[in-house]
Amino acid sequence: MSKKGILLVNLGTPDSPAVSDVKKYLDQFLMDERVIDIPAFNRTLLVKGIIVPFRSPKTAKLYKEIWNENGSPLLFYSKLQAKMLQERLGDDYHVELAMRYQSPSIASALANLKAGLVESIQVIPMFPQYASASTGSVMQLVMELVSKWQTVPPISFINSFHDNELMIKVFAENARKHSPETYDHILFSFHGLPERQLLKCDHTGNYCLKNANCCQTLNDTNKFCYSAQGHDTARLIAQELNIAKENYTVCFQSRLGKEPWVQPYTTDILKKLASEGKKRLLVFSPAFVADCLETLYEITVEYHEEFRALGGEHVQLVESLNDSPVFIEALAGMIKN
Ligand SMILES: C=CC1=C(C)c2cc3[nH]c(cc4nc(cc5[nH]c(cc1n2)c(C)c5CCC(=O)O)C(CCC(=O)O)=C4C)c(C)c3C=C
Ligand SMILES: [Fe+2]
Ligand SMILES: [Fe+2]
Repeated sequence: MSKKGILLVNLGTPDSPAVSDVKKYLDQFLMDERVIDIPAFNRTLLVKGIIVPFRSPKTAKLYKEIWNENGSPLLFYSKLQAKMLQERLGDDYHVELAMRYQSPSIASALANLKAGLVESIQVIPMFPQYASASTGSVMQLVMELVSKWQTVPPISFINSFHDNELMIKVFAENARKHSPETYDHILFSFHGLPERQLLKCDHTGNYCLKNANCCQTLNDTNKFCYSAQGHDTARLIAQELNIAKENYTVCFQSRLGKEPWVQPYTTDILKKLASEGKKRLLVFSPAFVADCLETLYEITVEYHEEFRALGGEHVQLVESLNDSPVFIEALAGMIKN
């Protein structure tokens, strides 16, 4: 009997923390027209001429800090999630894992599904909130590759799962291990995005960033807005944990370049909270389904040190979804639906 194909795709990571591999990774990642969304000539000059040569040695050092006996945490947990999902779904399904950048590639995972004679393919970009730079990029590449096949199978995509009930429960459960009530403030720190990309997602052209609170609540106009979906994820986790609105802040980290990115920036919020005398912060990172450089280094090390230098005491990361069986159940639910 033919199987249903499932393709999980996460962002990707270098093959090793060596500068040469980090260069290859950053080059492929940042040359993506949906990531650095400027004219091709300018992108090539910026990425190949400036970012890759100057950033790679620094980024390689950071990757060395989080690399362990299992390699890159992002790849390790992604492989585990695919394996757990295969076991959960059983023999009627063929689950493949791919990374948008580097390995395993989307092309090789699709080739495996094709060789497995699957009757259909369902793609799950492993990003809870939709962004053109993440989900959109995965969708585009999968469509490009499959469109060249002689027989194009039935194919479907999960666009986002920012409000998935089980996912919200796992984040909340992971936070409970740290007794959230013992912290002075809670942060929901999402990976950042250039404001320009939010504006491009607003098809009406007159809603997003045209008023101060455009992303605070989700509605028909902004339902695909990364920021609005992020605020919704944060609201749902806070609701699950009974955290009052005044006790948490949604913010955005990892800005790259000089253009404005979605605000407020996490670093500005750290300054504000420190100046208010807050000492202990609990930080969620719900743009990711697995711990990665951004959570294990930027939040756990960089923000912790930055906050302490400002007079704070501790920044505690809430563990990501990683190997949670409940998250695997959430994925299974998306597939069955
Ligand atoms: C939520 C998913 C992600 C979006 C959206 C996203 C957008 C985005 N990222 C950059 C630049 C960098 N991101 C880097 C690391 C990184 N980014 C994501 C996810 C999203 N990025 C993840 C999971 C990771 C970590 C991967 C890992 O191996 O652990 C990096 C590399 C690190 C560094 O040099 O700082 C860069 C660069 C841009 C420009 C962008 C949107 C336009
Ligand atoms: Fe990123
Ligand atoms: Fe918005």
